[in-house]
Amino acid sequence: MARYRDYPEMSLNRRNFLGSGLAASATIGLPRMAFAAEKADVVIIGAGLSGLRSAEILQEQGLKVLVMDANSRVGGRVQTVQTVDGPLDVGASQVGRGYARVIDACQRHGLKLVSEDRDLLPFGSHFSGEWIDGKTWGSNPLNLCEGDERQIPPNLIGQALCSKYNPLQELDDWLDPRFAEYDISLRELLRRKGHSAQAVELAGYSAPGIGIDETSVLRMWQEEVRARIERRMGEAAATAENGPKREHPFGEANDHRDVGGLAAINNIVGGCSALPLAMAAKLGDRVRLGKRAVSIALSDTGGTIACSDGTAFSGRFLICTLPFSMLREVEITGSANPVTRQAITTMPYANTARLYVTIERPFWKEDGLPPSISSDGPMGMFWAVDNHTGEGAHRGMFVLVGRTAQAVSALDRAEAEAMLLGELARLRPASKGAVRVATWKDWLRDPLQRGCGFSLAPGQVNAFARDMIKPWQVMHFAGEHTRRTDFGMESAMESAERAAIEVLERTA
Ligand SMILES: Cc1cc2nc3c(=O)[nH]c(=O)nc-3n(C[C@H](O)[C@H](O)[C@H](O)COP(=O)(O)OP(=O)(O)OC[C@H]3O[C@@H](n4cnc5c(N)ncnc54)[C@H](O)[C@@H]3O)c2cc1C
Repeated sequence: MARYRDYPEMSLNRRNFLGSGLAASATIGLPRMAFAAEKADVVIIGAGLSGLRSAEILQEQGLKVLVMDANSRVGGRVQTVQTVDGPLDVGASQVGRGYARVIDACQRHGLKLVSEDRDLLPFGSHFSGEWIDGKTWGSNPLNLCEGDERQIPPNLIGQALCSKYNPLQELDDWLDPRFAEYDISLRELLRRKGHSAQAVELAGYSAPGIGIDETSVLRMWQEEVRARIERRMGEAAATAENGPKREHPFGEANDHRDVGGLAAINNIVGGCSALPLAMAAKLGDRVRLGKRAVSIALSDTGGTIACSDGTAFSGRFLICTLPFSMLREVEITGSANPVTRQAITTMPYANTARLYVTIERPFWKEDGLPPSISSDGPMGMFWAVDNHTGEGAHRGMFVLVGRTAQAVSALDRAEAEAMLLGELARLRPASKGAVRVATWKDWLRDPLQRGCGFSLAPGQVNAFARDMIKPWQVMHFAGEHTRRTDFGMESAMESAERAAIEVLERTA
Protein backbone atom coordinates (compact mmCIF):
# COMPACT_ATOMS: atom_id res chain seq x y z
CA MET A 1 0.00 0.00 0.00
CA ALA A 2 1.27 3.45 -0.90
CA ARG A 3 2.56 5.49 2.02
CA TYR A 4 2.77 9.19 2.25
CA ARG A 5 6.31 10.44 1.95
CA ASP A 6 7.88 13.79 1.43
CA TYR A 7 6.31 15.28 -1.65
CA PRO A 8 8.19 18.51 -2.27
CA GLU A 9 7.26 19.00 -5.91
CA MET A 10 3.58 19.14 -4.96
CA SER A 11 3.91 21.46 -1.99
CA LEU A 12 3.18 25.14 -2.43
CA ASN A 13 5.82 27.32 -0.93
CA ARG A 14 3.68 29.59 1.19
CA ARG A 15 6.36 32.17 1.76
CA ASN A 16 6.92 32.59 -1.96
CA PHE A 17 3.19 32.81 -2.35
CA LEU A 18 2.74 35.57 0.16
CA GLY A 19 5.85 37.53 -0.71
CA SER A 20 8.44 38.34 1.91
CA GLY A 21 7.64 42.08 2.03
CA LEU A 22 4.15 41.40 3.30
CA ALA A 23 5.37 39.47 6.33
CA ALA A 24 7.33 42.39 7.72
CA SER A 25 4.64 44.98 7.11
CA ALA A 26 1.96 42.79 8.64
CA THR A 27 3.43 43.04 12.12
CA ILE A 28 3.17 46.83 12.27
CA GLY A 29 0.65 47.86 14.94
CA LEU A 30 -3.00 47.93 13.93
CA PRO A 31 -5.75 50.13 15.31
CA ARG A 32 -7.70 48.47 18.13
CA MET A 33 -11.44 48.41 18.54
CA ALA A 34 -12.61 49.84 21.85
CA PHE A 35 -16.03 48.26 22.23
CA ALA A 36 -15.63 44.57 21.51
CA ALA A 37 -15.71 41.93 24.23
CA GLU A 38 -12.79 40.06 22.72
CA LYS A 39 -10.44 41.60 20.20
CA ALA A 40 -8.01 40.44 17.59
CA ASP A 41 -6.36 41.85 14.51
CA VAL A 42 -8.37 39.42 12.40
CA VAL A 43 -11.46 37.51 13.52
CA ILE A 44 -12.22 34.49 11.38
CA ILE A 45 -15.77 33.17 11.32
CA GLY A 46 -15.89 29.40 10.81
CA ALA A 47 -13.38 26.74 11.88
CA GLY A 48 -13.59 24.59 8.78
CA LEU A 49 -10.50 24.10 6.64
CA SER A 50 -10.73 27.56 5.07
CA GLY A 51 -11.01 29.35 8.42
CA LEU A 52 -8.24 27.36 10.04
CA ARG A 53 -5.94 27.78 7.05
CA SER A 54 -6.47 31.58 6.92
CA ALA A 55 -5.71 31.72 10.63
CA GLU A 56 -2.53 29.68 10.20
CA ILE A 57 -1.22 31.99 7.50
CA LEU A 58 -2.07 35.21 9.34
CA GLN A 59 -0.70 33.98 12.65
CA GLU A 60 2.53 32.96 10.96
CA GLN A 61 2.75 36.51 9.63
CA GLY A 62 2.52 37.96 13.13
CA LEU A 63 -1.14 38.95 13.34
CA LYS A 64 -3.31 38.18 16.35
CA VAL A 65 -6.12 35.96 15.11
CA LEU A 66 -9.27 34.50 16.62
CA VAL A 67 -11.26 31.73 14.97
CA MET A 68 -14.85 31.23 16.11
CA ASP A 69 -17.30 28.49 15.21
CA ALA A 70 -20.84 27.68 16.26
CA ASN A 71 -20.09 23.97 16.46
CA SER A 72 -18.57 22.12 19.41
CA ARG A 73 -15.96 20.66 17.05
CA VAL A 74 -13.69 22.05 14.34
CA GLY A 75 -13.69 20.83 10.73
CA GLY A 76 -17.14 21.74 9.36
CA ARG A 77 -17.65 19.54 6.34
CA VAL A 78 -14.65 17.45 7.36
CA GLN A 79 -16.23 15.10 9.90
CA THR A 80 -15.05 11.69 11.04
CA VAL A 81 -17.60 9.61 12.97
CA GLN A 82 -16.51 6.77 15.24
CA THR A 83 -18.60 3.65 14.56
CA VAL A 84 -18.41 0.07 15.82
CA ASP A 85 -16.65 -0.70 12.52
CA GLY A 86 -14.05 2.05 13.02
CA PRO A 87 -13.77 5.69 11.96
CA LEU A 88 -15.92 6.77 9.00
CA ASP A 89 -15.62 10.03 7.12
CA VAL A 90 -19.13 11.31 6.50
CA GLY A 91 -17.82 14.49 4.88
CA ALA A 92 -14.63 14.96 2.91
CA SER A 93 -12.36 11.95 2.74
CA GLN A 94 -10.56 11.84 -0.62
CA VAL A 95 -7.22 13.56 -1.10
CA GLY A 96 -6.11 13.51 -4.72
CA ARG A 97 -2.55 13.47 -6.00
CA GLY A 98 -3.11 17.03 -7.22
CA TYR A 99 -4.14 18.37 -3.79
CA ALA A 100 -0.95 20.38 -3.29
CA ARG A 101 -2.23 22.43 -0.36
CA VAL A 102 -3.92 19.59 1.55
CA ILE A 103 -0.89 17.34 1.05
CA ASP A 104 1.37 20.15 2.20
CA ALA A 105 -0.79 20.65 5.31
CA CYS A 106 -0.72 16.92 6.12
CA GLN A 107 3.03 16.99 5.79
CA ARG A 108 3.41 20.02 8.06
CA HIS A 109 1.17 18.48 10.71
CA GLY A 110 2.77 15.04 10.58
CA LEU A 111 -0.32 13.24 9.23
CA LYS A 112 -0.04 10.11 7.10
CA LEU A 113 -1.86 9.49 3.85
CA VAL A 114 -2.68 6.02 2.56
CA SER A 115 -4.19 4.81 -0.69
CA GLU A 116 -7.97 4.87 -0.42
CA ASP A 117 -9.49 1.44 -0.07
CA ARG A 118 -12.95 2.20 -1.47
CA ASP A 119 -13.00 0.45 -4.82
CA LEU A 120 -16.59 -0.02 -5.90
CA LEU A 121 -17.90 -3.33 -7.19
CA PRO A 122 -19.61 -3.31 -10.63
CA PHE A 123 -22.88 -1.42 -11.15
CA GLY A 124 -26.23 -2.54 -12.47
CA SER A 125 -28.84 0.02 -13.53
CA HIS A 126 -32.47 -0.22 -12.48
CA PHE A 127 -34.59 2.09 -14.65
CA SER A 128 -38.29 2.09 -15.50
CA GLY A 129 -38.77 -0.99 -13.32
CA GLU A 130 -36.21 -3.07 -15.26
CA TRP A 131 -32.64 -4.22 -14.69
CA ILE A 132 -30.54 -2.85 -17.50
CA ASP A 133 -27.32 -4.38 -18.69
CA GLY A 134 -25.03 -1.50 -19.74
CA LYS A 135 -23.33 -3.74 -22.33
CA THR A 136 -26.58 -4.50 -24.20
CA TRP A 137 -28.30 -1.16 -23.52
CA GLY A 138 -27.65 -0.10 -27.13
CA SER A 139 -30.13 -2.73 -28.40
CA ASN A 140 -32.54 -2.66 -25.43
CA PRO A 141 -36.13 -1.83 -26.53
CA LEU A 142 -36.38 0.56 -23.54
CA ASN A 143 -33.62 2.62 -25.14
CA LEU A 144 -35.34 5.54 -26.90
CA CYS A 145 -32.18 7.60 -27.19
CA GLU A 146 -30.96 8.66 -30.60
CA GLY A 147 -27.67 8.43 -32.48
CA ASP A 148 -24.52 8.30 -30.35
CA GLU A 149 -26.58 8.76 -27.18
CA ARG A 150 -27.82 5.18 -27.53
CA GLN A 151 -24.44 3.72 -26.60
CA ILE A 152 -24.04 5.63 -23.33
CA PRO A 153 -25.14 3.60 -20.26
CA PRO A 154 -28.18 5.33 -18.71
CA ASN A 155 -26.45 5.92 -15.38
CA LEU A 156 -23.64 7.87 -17.05
CA ILE A 157 -25.44 9.93 -19.66
CA GLY A 158 -25.67 13.18 -17.64
CA GLN A 159 -21.94 13.24 -16.90
CA ALA A 160 -21.06 12.16 -20.42
CA LEU A 161 -23.15 14.76 -22.26
CA CYS A 162 -22.16 17.54 -19.88
CA SER A 163 -18.51 16.71 -20.48
CA LYS A 164 -18.91 16.31 -24.25
CA TYR A 165 -19.63 20.02 -24.80
CA ASN A 166 -17.20 21.46 -22.26
CA PRO A 167 -15.17 24.12 -24.12
CA LEU A 168 -13.20 25.27 -21.05
CA GLN A 169 -9.45 24.69 -20.99
CA GLU A 170 -8.04 26.77 -18.16
CA LEU A 171 -9.05 26.40 -14.52
CA ASP A 172 -10.61 29.86 -14.33
CA ASP A 173 -12.22 29.88 -17.78
CA TRP A 174 -15.63 29.37 -16.14
CA LEU A 175 -15.43 32.99 -14.96
CA ASP A 176 -14.25 34.33 -18.32
CA PRO A 177 -16.94 36.49 -19.96
CA ARG A 178 -16.05 34.74 -23.27
CA PHE A 179 -18.09 31.79 -21.97
CA ALA A 180 -20.95 33.85 -20.52
CA GLU A 181 -23.42 32.40 -23.04
CA TYR A 182 -23.11 29.03 -21.29
CA ASP A 183 -24.48 30.30 -17.98
CA ILE A 184 -27.50 28.07 -18.67
CA SER A 185 -28.93 24.81 -17.36
CA LEU A 186 -27.81 21.43 -18.66
CA ARG A 187 -31.36 20.88 -19.94
CA GLU A 188 -31.09 24.05 -22.02
CA LEU A 189 -27.66 23.03 -23.33
CA LEU A 190 -28.96 19.57 -24.34
CA ARG A 191 -31.99 21.16 -25.96
CA ARG A 192 -29.76 23.49 -28.00
CA LYS A 193 -27.64 20.51 -29.04
CA GLY A 194 -30.73 18.60 -30.19
CA HIS A 195 -30.70 15.68 -27.74
CA SER A 196 -33.61 13.27 -27.44
CA ALA A 197 -36.24 13.55 -24.71
CA GLN A 198 -35.07 10.31 -23.10
CA ALA A 199 -31.42 11.38 -23.05
CA VAL A 200 -32.46 14.58 -21.29
CA GLU A 201 -34.61 12.69 -18.80
CA LEU A 202 -31.88 10.14 -18.04
CA ALA A 203 -29.31 12.93 -17.74
CA GLY A 204 -31.34 14.15 -14.77
CA TYR A 205 -30.17 11.10 -12.76
CA SER A 206 -26.45 11.58 -13.26
CA ALA A 207 -26.02 15.30 -13.90
CA PRO A 208 -23.42 16.89 -11.65
CA GLY A 209 -24.60 19.69 -9.35
CA ILE A 210 -28.10 19.94 -7.94
CA GLY A 211 -29.80 18.85 -11.12
CA ILE A 212 -30.42 19.30 -14.78
CA ASP A 213 -32.41 22.55 -14.26
CA GLU A 214 -30.92 23.97 -11.08
CA THR A 215 -27.19 24.33 -11.78
CA SER A 216 -25.33 26.43 -14.35
CA VAL A 217 -23.34 24.36 -16.82
CA LEU A 218 -20.40 26.70 -16.17
CA ARG A 219 -20.39 25.53 -12.54
CA MET A 220 -20.46 21.89 -13.68
CA TRP A 221 -17.66 22.49 -16.19
CA GLN A 222 -15.45 24.19 -13.57
CA GLU A 223 -15.33 20.95 -11.58
CA GLU A 224 -14.87 18.92 -14.73
CA VAL A 225 -11.81 20.91 -15.86
CA ARG A 226 -10.28 20.55 -12.39
CA ALA A 227 -11.09 16.81 -12.30
CA ARG A 228 -9.44 16.37 -15.71
CA ILE A 229 -6.20 17.75 -14.29
CA GLU A 230 -6.54 15.52 -11.24
CA ARG A 231 -6.86 12.45 -13.47
CA ARG A 232 -3.69 13.40 -15.31
CA MET A 233 -1.66 13.88 -12.13
CA GLY A 234 0.89 11.15 -11.82
CA GLU A 235 -0.23 9.41 -15.00
CA ALA A 236 3.12 9.87 -16.69
CA ALA A 237 5.05 8.56 -13.71
CA ALA A 238 2.77 5.60 -13.01
CA THR A 239 4.12 2.60 -14.86
CA ALA A 240 2.84 -0.83 -15.68
CA GLU A 241 5.18 -2.28 -13.02
CA ASN A 242 3.25 -0.32 -10.41
CA GLY A 243 0.20 -2.43 -11.23
CA PRO A 244 -2.77 -2.08 -13.56
CA LYS A 245 -4.78 1.12 -13.70
CA ARG A 246 -8.36 0.54 -12.58
CA GLU A 247 -11.25 2.04 -14.46
CA HIS A 248 -14.69 2.69 -13.11
CA PRO A 249 -17.77 4.47 -14.39
CA PHE A 250 -17.81 6.92 -11.48
CA GLY A 251 -14.02 7.06 -11.22
CA GLU A 252 -14.46 5.44 -7.86
CA ALA A 253 -12.07 2.53 -8.28
CA ASN A 254 -8.80 3.89 -7.15
CA ASP A 255 -5.64 3.92 -9.21
CA HIS A 256 -3.48 2.57 -6.40
CA ARG A 257 -0.22 2.95 -8.29
CA ASP A 258 2.42 4.63 -6.18
CA VAL A 259 3.70 7.94 -7.51
CA GLY A 260 5.91 9.80 -5.03
CA GLY A 261 4.28 7.90 -2.19
CA LEU A 262 0.72 8.70 -3.26
CA ALA A 263 -2.04 6.80 -5.00
CA ALA A 264 -4.52 8.70 -7.19
CA ILE A 265 -6.89 8.98 -4.21
CA ASN A 266 -5.70 8.92 -0.61
CA ASN A 267 -7.19 9.07 2.86
CA ILE A 268 -5.79 10.57 6.03
CA VAL A 269 -4.93 7.83 8.51
CA GLY A 270 -7.41 7.85 11.41
CA GLY A 271 -9.94 9.89 9.45
CA CYS A 272 -9.97 13.24 7.69
CA SER A 273 -10.84 15.14 10.89
CA ALA A 274 -7.24 14.62 11.98
CA LEU A 275 -6.30 17.53 9.69
CA PRO A 276 -8.54 20.29 11.11
CA LEU A 277 -7.85 18.95 14.62
CA ALA A 278 -4.10 19.29 14.07
CA MET A 279 -4.49 22.76 12.57
CA ALA A 280 -6.65 23.89 15.49
CA ALA A 281 -4.24 22.39 18.04
CA LYS A 282 -1.44 24.48 16.56
CA LEU A 283 -3.58 27.61 16.89
CA GLY A 284 -4.05 26.73 20.58
CA ASP A 285 -6.20 29.20 22.51
CA ARG A 286 -7.02 31.19 19.36
CA VAL A 287 -10.03 28.96 18.58
CA ARG A 288 -13.43 29.54 20.20
CA LEU A 289 -16.11 26.86 19.81
CA GLY A 290 -19.84 27.06 20.55
CA LYS A 291 -19.93 30.65 19.24
CA ARG A 292 -22.76 31.14 16.81
CA ALA A 293 -22.58 34.40 14.87
CA VAL A 294 -25.99 36.09 14.69
CA SER A 295 -24.99 39.55 13.48
CA ILE A 296 -22.02 41.29 11.94
CA ALA A 297 -21.58 45.07 12.14
CA LEU A 298 -19.13 46.47 9.59
CA SER A 299 -17.50 49.86 9.29
CA ASP A 300 -14.46 51.07 7.36
CA THR A 301 -12.25 50.62 10.40
CA GLY A 302 -13.39 47.33 11.91
CA GLY A 303 -16.04 44.70 12.34
CA THR A 304 -17.91 43.21 15.28
CA ILE A 305 -19.58 39.82 15.44
CA ALA A 306 -22.33 39.26 17.98
CA CYS A 307 -22.98 35.67 19.04
CA SER A 308 -26.15 33.96 20.18
CA ASP A 309 -24.75 33.56 23.73
CA GLY A 310 -24.31 37.32 24.13
CA THR A 311 -20.55 37.37 23.59
CA ALA A 312 -18.92 39.44 20.87
CA PHE A 313 -15.68 39.50 18.90
CA SER A 314 -14.20 42.46 17.13
CA GLY A 315 -11.36 42.78 14.70
CA ARG A 316 -9.67 45.28 12.48
CA PHE A 317 -10.49 42.76 9.75
CA LEU A 318 -12.86 39.82 9.51
CA ILE A 319 -12.68 36.75 7.30
CA CYS A 320 -16.04 35.12 6.83
CA THR A 321 -15.96 31.48 5.74
CA LEU A 322 -19.59 30.61 6.46
CA PRO A 323 -21.37 28.80 3.64
CA PHE A 324 -23.88 31.27 2.21
CA SER A 325 -26.60 28.79 3.21
CA MET A 326 -25.70 29.81 6.79
CA LEU A 327 -24.56 33.40 6.29
CA ARG A 328 -28.02 34.33 5.05
CA GLU A 329 -29.23 33.77 8.63
CA VAL A 330 -26.75 36.33 9.96
CA GLU A 331 -27.71 39.99 9.96
CA ILE A 332 -25.02 42.12 8.32
CA THR A 333 -24.99 45.90 8.73
CA GLY A 334 -22.63 48.32 7.02
CA SER A 335 -22.34 49.98 3.64
CA ALA A 336 -24.38 47.86 1.29
CA ASN A 337 -22.60 45.47 -1.04
CA PRO A 338 -25.50 44.55 -3.33
CA VAL A 339 -23.64 41.93 -5.40
CA THR A 340 -22.45 39.99 -2.37
CA ARG A 341 -25.81 40.38 -0.67
CA GLN A 342 -27.54 38.92 -3.72
CA ALA A 343 -25.11 36.00 -3.69
CA ILE A 344 -25.59 35.38 0.03
CA THR A 345 -29.36 35.46 -0.30
CA THR A 346 -29.87 33.45 -3.47
CA MET A 347 -26.96 31.04 -3.99
CA PRO A 348 -28.42 27.52 -3.94
CA TYR A 349 -26.83 24.65 -2.06
CA ALA A 350 -26.70 21.04 -3.21
CA ASN A 351 -27.28 18.21 -0.80
CA THR A 352 -26.10 14.68 -0.30
CA ALA A 353 -27.42 12.19 2.23
CA ARG A 354 -25.66 8.90 2.83
CA LEU A 355 -26.45 5.75 4.74
CA TYR A 356 -23.25 3.88 5.60
CA VAL A 357 -23.73 0.15 6.05
CA THR A 358 -21.96 -3.13 6.63
CA ILE A 359 -23.03 -5.84 4.21
CA GLU A 360 -22.82 -8.95 6.37
CA ARG A 361 -22.90 -11.36 3.42
CA PRO A 362 -22.42 -10.65 -0.30
CA PHE A 363 -26.08 -11.01 -1.35
CA TRP A 364 -25.16 -10.50 -5.02
CA LYS A 365 -23.77 -14.02 -5.00
CA GLU A 366 -27.32 -15.21 -4.28
CA ASP A 367 -29.26 -13.18 -6.88
CA GLY A 368 -26.54 -12.98 -9.53
CA LEU A 369 -27.06 -9.25 -10.13
CA PRO A 370 -24.23 -6.67 -10.07
CA PRO A 371 -23.40 -5.66 -6.46
CA SER A 372 -23.71 -1.85 -6.86
CA ILE A 373 -26.89 -0.21 -8.12
CA SER A 374 -27.81 2.96 -9.92
CA SER A 375 -31.57 3.49 -9.91
CA ASP A 376 -34.21 6.01 -10.88
CA GLY A 377 -36.11 5.20 -7.67
CA PRO A 378 -36.01 6.84 -4.23
CA MET A 379 -32.92 4.82 -3.26
CA GLY A 380 -30.67 6.63 -5.76
CA MET A 381 -27.38 4.76 -5.73
CA PHE A 382 -26.13 1.85 -3.67
CA TRP A 383 -22.35 1.44 -3.66
CA ALA A 384 -20.88 -1.92 -2.65
CA VAL A 385 -17.24 -1.59 -1.66
CA ASP A 386 -14.80 -4.31 -2.67
CA ASN A 387 -13.32 -6.14 0.35
CA HIS A 388 -10.76 -7.76 -1.98
CA THR A 389 -11.60 -11.30 -0.85
CA GLY A 390 -15.07 -11.55 -2.35
CA GLU A 391 -16.32 -13.43 0.74
CA GLY A 392 -17.74 -12.27 4.07
CA ALA A 393 -18.60 -8.73 5.11
CA HIS A 394 -18.25 -5.74 2.79
CA ARG A 395 -18.85 -2.06 3.36
CA GLY A 396 -21.61 -0.26 1.48
CA MET A 397 -23.20 3.14 1.06
CA PHE A 398 -26.55 4.43 -0.09
CA VAL A 399 -25.69 7.66 -1.90
CA LEU A 400 -28.45 10.19 -2.49
CA VAL A 401 -27.88 13.34 -4.50
CA GLY A 402 -30.09 15.82 -6.36
CA ARG A 403 -33.77 14.94 -6.26
CA THR A 404 -33.35 11.74 -4.24
CA ALA A 405 -31.42 13.66 -1.57
CA GLN A 406 -34.09 16.34 -1.53
CA ALA A 407 -36.82 13.74 -1.04
CA VAL A 408 -35.02 11.83 1.72
CA SER A 409 -34.37 15.03 3.66
CA ALA A 410 -38.11 15.25 4.33
CA LEU A 411 -37.75 12.05 6.41
CA ASP A 412 -36.26 11.66 9.83
CA ARG A 413 -33.40 9.25 10.30
CA ALA A 414 -35.47 6.17 11.23
CA GLU A 415 -37.83 6.74 8.32
CA ALA A 416 -34.93 7.26 5.91
CA GLU A 417 -33.21 4.05 7.05
CA ALA A 418 -36.42 2.04 6.76
CA MET A 419 -37.15 3.47 3.31
CA LEU A 420 -33.66 2.76 1.95
CA LEU A 421 -33.31 -0.75 3.37
CA GLY A 422 -36.88 -1.50 2.26
CA GLU A 423 -36.23 -0.26 -1.26
CA LEU A 424 -33.05 -2.32 -1.52
CA ALA A 425 -34.94 -5.39 -0.32
CA ARG A 426 -37.72 -4.70 -2.84
CA LEU A 427 -35.23 -4.59 -5.73
CA ARG A 428 -32.96 -7.26 -4.24
CA PRO A 429 -34.88 -9.66 -1.92
CA ALA A 430 -31.57 -11.44 -1.26
CA SER A 431 -30.36 -8.36 0.64
CA LYS A 432 -32.97 -8.86 3.42
CA GLY A 433 -31.18 -9.29 6.75
CA ALA A 434 -27.76 -8.91 5.10
CA VAL A 435 -27.30 -5.17 5.66
CA ARG A 436 -26.50 -3.52 8.99
CA VAL A 437 -26.48 0.28 9.45
CA ALA A 438 -23.19 1.90 10.57
CA THR A 439 -24.13 5.58 10.45
CA TRP A 440 -26.24 8.17 8.60
CA LYS A 441 -25.60 11.74 7.55
CA ASP A 442 -27.95 14.13 5.80
CA TRP A 443 -26.07 17.39 5.19
CA LEU A 444 -29.24 19.39 4.55
CA ARG A 445 -30.36 18.55 8.08
CA ASP A 446 -27.05 19.63 9.59
CA PRO A 447 -28.12 22.87 11.33
CA LEU A 448 -24.71 24.47 10.69
CA GLN A 449 -24.55 23.58 7.00
CA ARG A 450 -27.99 23.20 5.38
CA GLY A 451 -26.44 21.49 2.37
CA CYS A 452 -23.25 19.82 1.25
CA GLY A 453 -21.81 22.30 -1.21
CA PHE A 454 -22.52 25.51 -3.10
CA SER A 455 -24.11 25.61 -6.48
CA LEU A 456 -24.76 28.42 -8.94
CA ALA A 457 -28.10 28.56 -10.66
CA PRO A 458 -28.28 29.31 -14.39
CA GLY A 459 -27.56 33.04 -14.77
CA GLN A 460 -25.74 33.39 -11.42
CA VAL A 461 -22.21 33.15 -12.79
CA ASN A 462 -22.96 36.26 -14.84
CA ALA A 463 -25.03 37.88 -12.10
CA PHE A 464 -22.54 37.69 -9.23
CA ALA A 465 -19.99 34.86 -9.19
CA ARG A 466 -17.16 37.00 -10.56
CA ASP A 467 -17.56 39.85 -8.06
CA MET A 468 -19.13 38.32 -4.97
CA ILE A 469 -15.77 37.62 -3.31
CA LYS A 470 -14.73 41.26 -3.22
CA PRO A 471 -14.35 42.43 0.39
CA TRP A 472 -17.34 44.01 2.08
CA GLN A 473 -15.70 46.93 3.93
CA VAL A 474 -13.31 45.12 6.32
CA MET A 475 -14.86 41.68 5.81
CA HIS A 476 -13.13 39.30 3.39
CA PHE A 477 -14.62 36.08 2.13
CA ALA A 478 -13.20 32.57 2.08
CA GLY A 479 -14.71 29.09 1.92
CA GLU A 480 -15.16 26.55 -0.86
CA HIS A 481 -17.97 28.65 -2.36
CA THR A 482 -15.47 31.44 -3.07
CA ARG A 483 -13.15 29.24 -5.11
CA ARG A 484 -11.70 30.43 -8.36
CA THR A 485 -9.82 27.40 -9.65
CA ASP A 486 -9.91 24.40 -7.35
CA PHE A 487 -12.41 21.96 -5.86
CA GLY A 488 -13.17 20.07 -2.65
CA MET A 489 -10.90 20.64 0.32
CA GLU A 490 -8.34 22.22 -1.99
CA SER A 491 -10.81 24.96 -2.83
CA ALA A 492 -11.27 25.71 0.88
CA MET A 493 -7.48 26.02 1.21
CA GLU A 494 -7.18 28.04 -2.03
CA SER A 495 -9.78 30.52 -0.81
CA ALA A 496 -8.06 30.78 2.58
CA GLU A 497 -4.78 31.75 0.95
CA ARG A 498 -6.49 34.37 -1.19
CA ALA A 499 -8.38 35.93 1.73
CA ALA A 500 -5.31 35.93 3.98
CA ILE A 501 -3.26 37.62 1.27
CA GLU A 502 -6.00 40.24 0.78
CA VAL A 503 -5.87 41.04 4.51
CA LEU A 504 -2.07 41.09 4.56
CA GLU A 505 -2.04 43.52 1.65
CA ARG A 506 -4.34 45.88 3.57
CA THR A 507 -2.17 45.75 6.68
CA ALA A 508 0.96 46.63 4.72
C1 LIG B 1 -20.43 14.52 1.94
C2 LIG B 1 -19.25 15.33 1.51
C3 LIG B 1 -18.20 14.68 0.91
C4 LIG B 1 -17.09 15.41 0.50
N1 LIG B 1 -16.03 14.74 -0.03
C5 LIG B 1 -14.90 15.40 -0.32
C6 LIG B 1 -13.73 14.68 -0.68
O1 LIG B 1 -13.72 13.46 -0.68
N2 LIG B 1 -12.62 15.40 -1.00
C7 LIG B 1 -12.61 16.77 -0.96
O2 LIG B 1 -11.58 17.36 -1.28
N3 LIG B 1 -13.69 17.47 -0.56
C8 LIG B 1 -14.82 16.82 -0.24
N4 LIG B 1 -15.91 17.52 0.22
C9 LIG B 1 -15.86 19.00 0.23
C10 LIG B 1 -15.12 19.57 1.46
O3 LIG B 1 -15.59 18.94 2.62
C11 LIG B 1 -15.40 21.06 1.56
O4 LIG B 1 -15.09 21.70 0.33
C12 LIG B 1 -14.58 21.76 2.64
O5 LIG B 1 -14.47 20.99 3.81
C13 LIG B 1 -15.24 23.10 2.93
O6 LIG B 1 -14.52 23.80 3.91
P1 LIG B 1 -14.96 25.28 4.29
O7 LIG B 1 -14.01 25.76 5.31
O8 LIG B 1 -15.13 26.08 3.06
O9 LIG B 1 -16.43 25.16 4.89
P2 LIG B 1 -16.98 24.36 6.22
O10 LIG B 1 -16.15 23.16 6.47
O11 LIG B 1 -18.41 24.18 5.95
O12 LIG B 1 -16.75 25.42 7.38
C14 LIG B 1 -17.71 26.38 7.72
C15 LIG B 1 -17.83 26.43 9.24
O13 LIG B 1 -18.76 27.47 9.59
C16 LIG B 1 -19.40 27.07 10.78
N5 LIG B 1 -20.61 27.87 10.95
C17 LIG B 1 -21.78 27.79 10.27
N6 LIG B 1 -22.64 28.73 10.68
C18 LIG B 1 -22.01 29.45 11.66
C19 LIG B 1 -22.36 30.58 12.43
N7 LIG B 1 -23.55 31.20 12.32
N8 LIG B 1 -21.46 31.07 13.33
C20 LIG B 1 -20.24 30.48 13.45
N9 LIG B 1 -19.86 29.40 12.73
C21 LIG B 1 -20.72 28.89 11.83
C22 LIG B 1 -19.65 25.60 10.60
O14 LIG B 1 -19.85 24.95 11.83
C23 LIG B 1 -18.36 25.16 9.88
O15 LIG B 1 -17.41 24.64 10.81
C24 LIG B 1 -17.04 16.82 0.66
C25 LIG B 1 -18.12 17.47 1.27
C26 LIG B 1 -19.21 16.74 1.71
C27 LIG B 1 -20.32 17.45 2.41
